Order: sequence, then structure tokens, then C-alpha cells
Amino acid sequence: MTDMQLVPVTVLTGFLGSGKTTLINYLLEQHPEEKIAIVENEFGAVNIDSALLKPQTGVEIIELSSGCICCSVRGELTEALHDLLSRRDQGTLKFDRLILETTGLADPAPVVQTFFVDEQLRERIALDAVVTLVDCEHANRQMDENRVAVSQVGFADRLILTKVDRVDAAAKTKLVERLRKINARAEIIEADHGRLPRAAWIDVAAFNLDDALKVDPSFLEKPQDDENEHSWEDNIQSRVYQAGELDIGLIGNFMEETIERFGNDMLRYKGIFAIAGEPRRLIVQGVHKVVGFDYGSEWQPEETRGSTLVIIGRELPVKDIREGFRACEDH
Ligand SMILES: Nc1nc2c(ncn2[C@@H]2O[C@H](COP(=O)(O)OP(=O)(O)OP(=O)(O)O)[C@@H](O)[C@H]2O)c(=O)[nH]1
Repeated sequence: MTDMQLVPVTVLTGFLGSGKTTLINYLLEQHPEEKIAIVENEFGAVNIDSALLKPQTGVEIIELSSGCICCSVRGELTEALHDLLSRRDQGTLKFDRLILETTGLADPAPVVQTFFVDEQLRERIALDAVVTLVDCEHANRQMDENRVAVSQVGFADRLILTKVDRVDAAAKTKLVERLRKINARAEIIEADHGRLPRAAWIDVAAFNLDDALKVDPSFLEKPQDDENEHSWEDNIQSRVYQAGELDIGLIGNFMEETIERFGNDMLRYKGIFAIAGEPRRLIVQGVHKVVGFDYGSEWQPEETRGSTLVIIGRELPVKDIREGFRACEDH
């Protein structure tokens, strides 16, 4: 019989050597009962990762090796996922979840989009979270030299610091500050040689349209008056926009226009809006031009009704967006 429950998938990314295999191995060791299919993709012809993964019963490792995931994503990844699901339907392969380990050089955008775009996959697979590993020892250099490394941080729902033992406290603090500027949304946690409890990165449910908008509070307090500064070397940044109660027509148009014009440079965004005359929160979440709106829970009497939008994007016109967002307030 076909199990029509959605299969959760975790996209695990992080630059070369950041500790992805180590993290997966620890999970498999700790939870031998889990039936996981691991889809992995390595850049170039050398594919040694599956040899490094310690074999466990119930774990299926699928290798995609025709180059980089972001180039072959529409084809090979989609095909591999369909194939996995049909083998699961036929009962020849058993798994309850998928981990997609992307090559250290891959931009996560096309990977994430695959799950939104392919109709059939959308009905079978639920994206749980994008988890990005950050190698404390090498991250600064990697981000200086490779846009993809910055992009991986920008996309993350959860950032896991690895090799913390290789740097001193001051270097770690500085790195965390840099990561926060790029991504104010993602929770940052640390893993010592992959040793993390399962709950730290599995079943995160980051793509649920839930009511939570976790943003580093210091971002909310920070005066955002530096949009004309271009000194920051990472051109991907988090921005938090705030407004009061919004007019549904105005905010609808504003979001549509903003996504149409700037969607290509909007990596991840999420908003919780208070809509005039509407007791429930309006929740928006998107990746580039793919966006979902949904009503969430009701505002409680003791809560202040207000609207917050977080956009992680590349060189966006911050001032225009801030003014445009505020102009949607209901008067
Ligand atoms: N010192 C230290 N080394 C670590 C830690 N976590 C992982 N490593 C080491 O870092 C190296 C790379 O780890 P992998 O798990 O292979 O990294 P990966 O992200 O799978 O690598 P690629 O697939 O090549 O991108 C290994 O030698 C690990 O033992 C850590 O917390 N501290």
C-alpha cells in the first residue's frame, strides 16, 4: 500500500569539509532504528563520501555524481527523488525521511526550489529545513572567496558551527556576528565532531507556515540607517522591516510587486502580518519568486498587533522596501 504521508526532507549544506558526513554519521549511530534515505551529490568525479558514511541497516545512500547539484537539479535530482518514491511505493525500499547532502560547492536555491516547483514532489515530500554547517576554522576565508558559501548561510534555517575547537572565543564571536548579519533568522548552534542531538537539526519544521518568526532580537532594536553603506563585503544580508496593522489590498500588491521585481535576489523571506479587521495573523513565506500565504493563529488581547517581515537578500533597495512596507499600513 502506498504511504501517502509526506516524507520529510532535510537539506544539509555547508562548504567543503565543513563536517556534513560527520554529522550524519553521528545521527545514524545514535538512531540505528531510523529509516533514512540519504541523497548525496559530490562535485566532480571523486565520490568518496558514501564510503566514509558508516553503513547502517535501514539507510539507503543514493549518489548523484553527474557534477554539481545546482546544474543538474531540475533533471537528476528530481528524477532521483521520483525514483526513490516509486521504489518506496513498491515496497522495495523503506524510508521515513530523506537527507539531501549537497556538494559543498552548491548553491542551495535550486535544490530548495525543486521541492516547491515539482507538483508531484510537492504532494509527496515536505521540506523540513535547510541546515548549513559552518566550519569555524575556514568560514571567513570561504565566505570572502566564494559567494556560494555566503549564499548557503543566507538560506539556512539552522546554522551549525563546526570545528569550534579549532578557534578561540574571540574569533568565534566575530564569526557569529558576521553570520548574524547575513542571516538574522536562523538559530546558531554548535556541534563538536558532529555530536548533536537529533532534535537539533531533524524535524525542525522550518517550512511550516507557523506563527513563529525567530529573529535575533538585537536586529529588531538596531537602527537600520546604514542602507547606503556598501562597505560590507557580504552582499547577502538580513533585513527586518516593521510596521503596524496593514491594509490587505495594499500589502498584497506590495508583496506581489516586490517579489516580481526583486524575487531573484530574495533568498528567503518570512513575515507575520497584522491585517486590519482580521483577527488572525497572516503568514507569508517565500524562496525567490515562490511564495505562500496563510492565516495562522489569532492575536491574543495582550499581544501588540504589529507586522514584521524578514528578508534575506542580495543588494536589495532597503530604503524603498522599508518605505513601501510602511505605506501599506491601514489608516
Ligand atoms: N577539529 C574538528 N574537526 C572536525 C569537526 N567536525 C568534523 N571534523 C573533521 O573535519 C573533516 C571533514 O569532515 P566531513 O564530515 O568529511 O565534512 P564534509 O562536509 O562531509 O566534507 P565534504 O563532503 O568534502 O564537503 C573530517 O576530518 C572530520 O573529522 C569538529 O567539530 N572539530
